[in-house]
Amino acid sequence: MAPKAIIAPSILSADFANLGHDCSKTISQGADWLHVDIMDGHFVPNLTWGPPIVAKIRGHVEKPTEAYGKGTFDCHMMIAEPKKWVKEFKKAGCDLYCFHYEAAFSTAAESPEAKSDKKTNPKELIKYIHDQGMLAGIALKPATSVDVLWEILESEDPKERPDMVLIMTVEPGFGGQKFMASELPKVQELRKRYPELNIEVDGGLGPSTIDQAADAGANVIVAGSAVFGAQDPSEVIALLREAVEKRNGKL
Ligand SMILES: O=C(CO)[C@H](O)[C@H](O)COP(=O)(O)O
Ligand SMILES: [Fe+2]
Repeated sequence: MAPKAIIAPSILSADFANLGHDCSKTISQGADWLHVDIMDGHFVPNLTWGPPIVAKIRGHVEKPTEAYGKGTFDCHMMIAEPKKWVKEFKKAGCDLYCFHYEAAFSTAAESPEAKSDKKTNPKELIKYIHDQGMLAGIALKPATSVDVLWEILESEDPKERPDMVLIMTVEPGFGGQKFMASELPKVQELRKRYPELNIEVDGGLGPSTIDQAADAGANVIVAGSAVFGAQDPSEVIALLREAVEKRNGKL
């Protein structure tokens, strides 16, 4: 069965002075998850927020009662040392920790636990995230081939397999960029091989680009400027959901 539509507004486009309010409002307007973009100024040339702010937002949005449920904090970790921050973000209320494949081989020398474990790799990191009680996602930048994922998705140990794959449809770092349709063949290939996988797309999604992404097989839709910049955000959220459901009906 095709996985259900999940709409995850990126709070990068929310009003930062009223984050708690904007986050609870978007959930009441029909959003399923909150997409929380974490940027460290190293992996990407921009900075956002860390665990204390995520914990504050958590206070405004009820924790999901089941895995993948309403109110899931989908943390998109655009950071150079993803292993180092797993426990802190779990404590802050993150439900899904989605790291970048390109950062997963980094040496986490500053992490006390990493001293005996100088390098991490994607499969170990996924297992580590699962062991901390979170769902695990793996994200690919536009320049990274989807072929790097097959070995990870086929891991013999289910704890090493991701719960979601994120295909970036812009260069990570900033909201409001132009959608890159060139990334959709990755989504098509993933959907062909894995009919039940949660496949997320992020960057430039909105009413004019959603059909292409949904037709390619994406079911988790991130939209920042299109939702928070809309006159009627609930209408945009409903439109994004409908496009994915329509495609699911075709299967
Ligand atoms: O990860 C991101 C940028 O790196 C954001 O999630 C993304 O850009 C969403 O913003 P928009 O929908 O405005 O493109
Ligand atoms: Fe993102």
